[in-house]
Amino acid sequence: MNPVGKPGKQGALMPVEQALARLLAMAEAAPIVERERLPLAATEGRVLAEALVSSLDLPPWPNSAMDGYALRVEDWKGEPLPVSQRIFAGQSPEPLQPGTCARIFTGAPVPAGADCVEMQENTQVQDDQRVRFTEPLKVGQNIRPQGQETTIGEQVLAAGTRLGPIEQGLAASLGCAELEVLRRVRVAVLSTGDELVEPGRPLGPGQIYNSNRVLLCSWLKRLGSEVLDAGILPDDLPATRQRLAELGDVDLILSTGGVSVGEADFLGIALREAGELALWKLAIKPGKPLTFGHFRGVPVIGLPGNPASTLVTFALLARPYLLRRQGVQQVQPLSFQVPAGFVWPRPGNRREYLRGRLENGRAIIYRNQSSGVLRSAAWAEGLVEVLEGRTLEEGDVVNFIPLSEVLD
Ligand SMILES: Nc1nc2c(c(=O)[nH]1)N[C@H]1C(S)=C(S)[C@@H](COP(=O)(O)OP(=O)(O)OC[C@H]3O[C@@H](n4cnc5c(N)ncnc54)[C@H](O)[C@@H]3O)O[C@H]1N2
Ligand code: MOO
Ligand SMILES: [Mg+2]
Repeated sequence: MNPVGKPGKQGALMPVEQALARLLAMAEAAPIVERERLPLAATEGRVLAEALVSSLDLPPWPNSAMDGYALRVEDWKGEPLPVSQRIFAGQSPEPLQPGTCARIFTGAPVPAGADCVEMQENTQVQDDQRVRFTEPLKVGQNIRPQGQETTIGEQVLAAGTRLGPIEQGLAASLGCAELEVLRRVRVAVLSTGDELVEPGRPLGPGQIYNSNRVLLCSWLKRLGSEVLDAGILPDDLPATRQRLAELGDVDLILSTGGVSVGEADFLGIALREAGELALWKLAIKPGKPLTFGHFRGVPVIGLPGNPASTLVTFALLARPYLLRRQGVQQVQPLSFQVPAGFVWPRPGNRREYLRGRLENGRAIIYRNQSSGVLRSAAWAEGLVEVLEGRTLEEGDVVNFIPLSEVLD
């Protein structure tokens, strides 16, 4: 190692699975435990702090799945039945009088004594309002039994479930006006690079606009994190140490850039110096120099600065880490296999995540896969995974990870 603490010649690359496993273990060792109670409507994107247990049977009583007539099957002997009551949703019916049927509408409670609902399309109503059933009847038909969805005391959502519209709807169906959720993960976002300028300002010579900052801040918000935008950090070791030290009151410092081996890459050095550098050099492309460590006890993930590297490593490594800090189990994006619509003649020593999309059921890839080209990801619908050492002919099967799986 040279005097400024650069790693020497590249050693073995760490496989993606191993890096992920280590990140997840570190996340589990520092779980977010503080909770807050929120009105149901404010829980979107949050994580359940405790299991949601049903305090009622759902449905609370047997109800009709159809507009039609409720009866006891036994009572239908071919003679038309008189209608003894009309039951709408929201009403509480009388027990069914034997030898009669009840007019009933979808969602209305089935009266005691009835064991079947027939849809009105399979009936004939006579002039005297008595009802004839034209099709065979079955006990239980068109009745949604009490507790069919859940019964009192049953767990319907586990602690660590991420709450979205569906879970919120389910909680509402159980009558929950508030939910106990974990506090948000507080993440400081730091962009490193002397060349960076915020959009809206003129570009000087050698400068580029900072795209990673807004990309990560927006993405983190979608994931339910609380974002502390720590702005741009110059490429300077003392400034890096100082800024990292200032950002103490967060759960994670998430930075971009400054993690490779260049003479202006100080993030890794600052962590190494602090003796808390945990990961270095992954078998992933783009994203090889992803760095994980701690600075004075605060976890730091240093994403490589190239925008497509930032995107891929955030999606596949930082996102799962953040979710697992809150006990979320399902942190891996769902993916599916598709035939490749392209050839990949040269095997790589890193697992590649190509920006691609589906065309006629095949994965095709953006023409320029440089890690500096973010446009590739805007064009893409997903990441096409090409394993280490693999070449591809057209039609060979590849794994496709939809971007929609990782964006929130
Ligand atoms: N000799 C070697 N050089 C490099 C290696 C290597 O193994 N040996 N790895 C390359 C790989 S792979 C990557 S990825 C990059 C990672 O570099 P850093 O994470 O240190 O990032 P920087 O050098 O600071 O920046 C890289 C690139 O990205 C641009 N950038 C940075 N931040 C932003 C931002 N917020 N918005 C837009 N663009 C940004 C920056 O200008 C650079 O062009 O290292 C390779 N080098
Ligand atoms: O691993 Mo780097 O992200 O290819 O440019
Ligand atoms: Mg660099």
